[in-house]
Amino acid sequence: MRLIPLKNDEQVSKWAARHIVERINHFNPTAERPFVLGLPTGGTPLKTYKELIRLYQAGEVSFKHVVTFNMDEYVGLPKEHPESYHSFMYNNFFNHVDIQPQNINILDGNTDDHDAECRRYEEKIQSYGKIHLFMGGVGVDGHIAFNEPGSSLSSRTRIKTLTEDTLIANSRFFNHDVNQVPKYALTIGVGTLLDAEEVMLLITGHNKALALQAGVEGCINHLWTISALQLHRHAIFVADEPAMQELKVKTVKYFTELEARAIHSVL
Ligand SMILES: N[C@@H]1[C@@H](O)[C@H](O)[C@@H](COP(=O)(O)O)O[C@@H]1O
Repeated sequence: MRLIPLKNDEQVSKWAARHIVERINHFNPTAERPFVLGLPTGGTPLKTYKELIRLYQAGEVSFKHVVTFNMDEYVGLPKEHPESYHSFMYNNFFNHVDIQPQNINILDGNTDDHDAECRRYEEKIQSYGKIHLFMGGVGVDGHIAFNEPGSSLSSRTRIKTLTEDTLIANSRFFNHDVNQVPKYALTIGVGTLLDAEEVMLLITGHNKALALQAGVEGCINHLWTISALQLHRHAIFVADEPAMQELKVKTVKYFTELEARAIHSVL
């Protein structure tokens, strides 16, 4: 695991966006051989999307041959709803870059057959071989995508019941009314995430400090699904100072020094 210790969320977004751009450009994607990118929603990646748009406008990257898979989507919320993850992705990213509509994949939370939709999604990912880089955030309780505490660490894409904590956390997007938050979501599984060639999580703010601690210093445990990343060969946690406040000084020093001297293999 790499832990990139940074000062604030501004630096985290710049680092993350630069990393994505470097990966895409190094891959040199074509129509026949696209770069496959996994993407999250949430407040955390917003600045990263802004920075990616800026880099695109500056001519430093193209998304023409990038295929995307989003992590999750609410069940029963119309696509057009301003808080659907469809709306989020188009408003905050897709509408501002040169990605081709047919290369965008987001789970359909409005189907009658959730199982079939989740199977279709897994098969579509497999049809590309693998996801090259999956960017993610983390919930306050350590969940990745919508893999709530207690999720199987080998889970695949499926429907999940959202916990009370998540409903409360996400009510900020629904007029602070917990009753308006959808109770279920379709989400990629922890296993789906672990299959990606590389996983990069953005972790910012005081309220994520316990989740980061569980992910870096804790034992692998289904109650903190972030900890499953310890099993991944190429996991990167990009964190700011407030999020690192629960880590031991020794841990932060260790990763800081390591990062200053590290040589990284090209994937
Ligand atoms: N399904 C999403 C997660 O993918 C996201 O990581 C988390 C944290 O969101 P935020 O970045 O807004 O704190 O929220 C939701 O639960």
